[in-house]
Amino acid sequence: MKTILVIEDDIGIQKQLKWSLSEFELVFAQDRQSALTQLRRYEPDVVTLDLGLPPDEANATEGLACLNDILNFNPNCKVIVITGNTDNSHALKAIALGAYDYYQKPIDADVLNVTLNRAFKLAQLEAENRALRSSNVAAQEIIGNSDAMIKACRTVEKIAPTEITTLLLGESGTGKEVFARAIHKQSPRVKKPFVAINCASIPENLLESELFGYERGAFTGANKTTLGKIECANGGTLLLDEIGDMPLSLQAKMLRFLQERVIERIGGRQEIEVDVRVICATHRNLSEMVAEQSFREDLYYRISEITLVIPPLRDRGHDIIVIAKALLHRFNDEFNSKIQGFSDCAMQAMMQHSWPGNIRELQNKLKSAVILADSKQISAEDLGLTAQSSKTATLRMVREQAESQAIRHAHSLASGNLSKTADILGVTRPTLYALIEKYKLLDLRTTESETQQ
Ligand SMILES: Nc1ncnc2c1ncn2[C@@H]1O[C@H](COP(=O)(O)OP(=O)(O)OP(=O)(O)O)[C@@H](O)[C@H]1O
Repeated sequence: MKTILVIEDDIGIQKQLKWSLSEFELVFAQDRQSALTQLRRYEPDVVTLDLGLPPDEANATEGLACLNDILNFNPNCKVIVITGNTDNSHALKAIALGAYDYYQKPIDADVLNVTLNRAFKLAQLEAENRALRSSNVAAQEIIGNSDAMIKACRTVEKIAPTEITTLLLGESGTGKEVFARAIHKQSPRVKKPFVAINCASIPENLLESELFGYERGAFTGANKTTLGKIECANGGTLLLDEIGDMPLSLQAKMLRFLQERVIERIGGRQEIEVDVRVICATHRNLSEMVAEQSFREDLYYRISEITLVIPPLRDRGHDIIVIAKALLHRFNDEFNSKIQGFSDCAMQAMMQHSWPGNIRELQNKLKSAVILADSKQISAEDLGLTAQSSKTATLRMVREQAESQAIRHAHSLASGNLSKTADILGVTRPTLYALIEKYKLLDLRTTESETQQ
């Protein structure tokens, strides 16, 4: 059933609406404060808002402020303002602020039902459109339409046309390189080279020449002048992958390049101008490394003009299945197999697994499953995963796991503050405490007491 938040202080009208809008689930709020709490709790796509809210029932100031809060929280929310039949100007003001429509009392159930259904239809179309746009982003390489991925893809769209130096943070295998390529592909540099270098995989003594190149005769074995990766990326984009593993000695040279956009090849005497957009990536905690003095602070600020955090696979919910299906399709082509899908058990097992190796781990597991599977469906065993045998228990576990993840996510958004965490989750603080106890997330409580010390 579709949920509508009804913000209305008149109990009589609340009752009338309940009776008139029986095809919807209605949740009520009688003032701005409770409206925001309900908004967080139910995340409705459609809201009806009486503009005459207390303490300013005779006017619309509180109602309009409430409208503002709703749209700040969810700009896609369809708000239908309900006004007395004489306040046309307030209704128009509300529309100018971003309300979807307005409706004048007295209530006519048929008209209001049509308006509400139309609002839901539009909300649904817009949501589909957003999902479609985000899946088109990055030339279809970034699969997934979880909120976290849609947000990350939107950020890519915004930063790609700029020259801003971007830092991509995420666990190993989350797709940092895929995101870097997506930025390049959507940038004006798309026709120029995209060059990636992994600072962790090249021995310290070779990394400098790999990056900056060398002149003939610069050292024994330097038989000809060779361009480094930075020069090779001229006009295009350079990805410095695992920048956290760059030795301190090289960090100073890298900083100079980033500041002045000139390089000197090893053994060279001439400064060479290079026009390169730089993207850095790492799975390390750079701010911690700065505190420990194993990463230069000035370089850290230079490379992180904007930071994009790529969520781990376990926080992407149903994306796990979406990506698994897309990969299955790809591996079927590659290995000429005809596997049709996954058993229920396999899907549950995938949703339960914590994927420490993220998408790379999913790829590896799927590839061997496609090769090893005996039937038309991939089982949990083919994936090397185990799922709970009882479906009821598993469903509960999936829900519990999702709740734990959401709590951890909100906790990190709230920088460890439990009251804010409860607000973000739309629950009371005692409920949050109960959930923390239930799911044994006791470290969250410890972190708060440490933060407060
Ligand atoms: N959203 C996605 N959909 C499908 N495949 C993806 C997605 N993100 C990443 N991949 C694939 O997962 C693999 C790992 O991605 P990538 O190398 O970009 O990760 P990474 O974070 O740079 O890893 P590392 O830190 O180990 O270098 C690649 O094969 C990539 O194509």
